[in-house]
Amino acid sequence: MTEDSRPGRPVMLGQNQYGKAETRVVKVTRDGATHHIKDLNVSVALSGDMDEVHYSGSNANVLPTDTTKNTVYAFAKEHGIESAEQFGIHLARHFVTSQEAIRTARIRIEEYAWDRIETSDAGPGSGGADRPRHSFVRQGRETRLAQITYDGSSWEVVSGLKDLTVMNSTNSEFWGYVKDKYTTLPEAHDRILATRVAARWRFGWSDDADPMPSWETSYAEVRRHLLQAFAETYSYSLQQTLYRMGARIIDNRAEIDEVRFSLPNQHHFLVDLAPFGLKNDNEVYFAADRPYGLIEATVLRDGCESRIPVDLTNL
Ligand SMILES: O=c1[nH]c(=O)c2[nH]c(=O)[nH]c2[nH]1
Repeated sequence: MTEDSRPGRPVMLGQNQYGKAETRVVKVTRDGATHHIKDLNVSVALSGDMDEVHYSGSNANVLPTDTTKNTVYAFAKEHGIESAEQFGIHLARHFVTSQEAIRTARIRIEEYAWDRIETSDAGPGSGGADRPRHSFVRQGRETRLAQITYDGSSWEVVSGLKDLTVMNSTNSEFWGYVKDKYTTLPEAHDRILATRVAARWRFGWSDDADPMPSWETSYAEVRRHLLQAFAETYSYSLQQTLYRMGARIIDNRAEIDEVRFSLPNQHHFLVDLAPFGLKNDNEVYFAADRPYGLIEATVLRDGCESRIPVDLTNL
């Protein structure tokens, strides 16, 4: 028998709080061709006069957790996200001052920081002056990988990386796809494209008699080409972007014969702010973590064999 179920013993509600945890909000601020992004994970915990909902089930004092999530999105539009602290202060003040039953609001925020990917040019005719600045790589370095196999006479070197997270806040579309009776996806003419890159690339070098590639330079250059191809591709699908990243590596790095990518499509959905009388001009997004599209392909130098395993987790 547990303590609380002993006959005659009074039962009391102790500390309690509620709210929506981990609302993933991405705010894009457009200053001409220069975009700024704020990427937050916001958790709201409210407490106050909440005895009744626990004791009797009366929801009379309960602001739904769904509403707290909507408030996060609406405030991202209305007040912007200057800093996590400022945003949290706005939210906490709002819940405590607008809801009589709520005495305390605790807002926890994780912020994911992004660096800009500087592109080499802005495309034909731009002269580089109004260079697009809408491409970002998430801070915190990726993990670099290497696999070396030697059978006594020949070498196989496969290098790679994982957890290199990148985002384009524009220059991505997805439309013209097959539609069957289960298709509900609206066509997109200006969407966020984001992925966490996992890649492996295989070197042509296999013989001690041949000069070895410079591994450090090669890694840095592959990474640079991959990021620049991501940033500079006007994309109609993640598949197309993947191919461009691979092709750019093969074209520019003679030491590499094969590249394979596994790219989760990290979907960002525009939040419908119309119910709150707000217009969402491609500014406020819900960053979904799952499910995700998973786009995988190998890009090969013409005439070379495909040897990197299909499933990169096996390498
Ligand atoms: O770039 C994309 N490729 C797809 O194959 C696909 N499918 C989907 O639903 N969204 C996307 N986006």
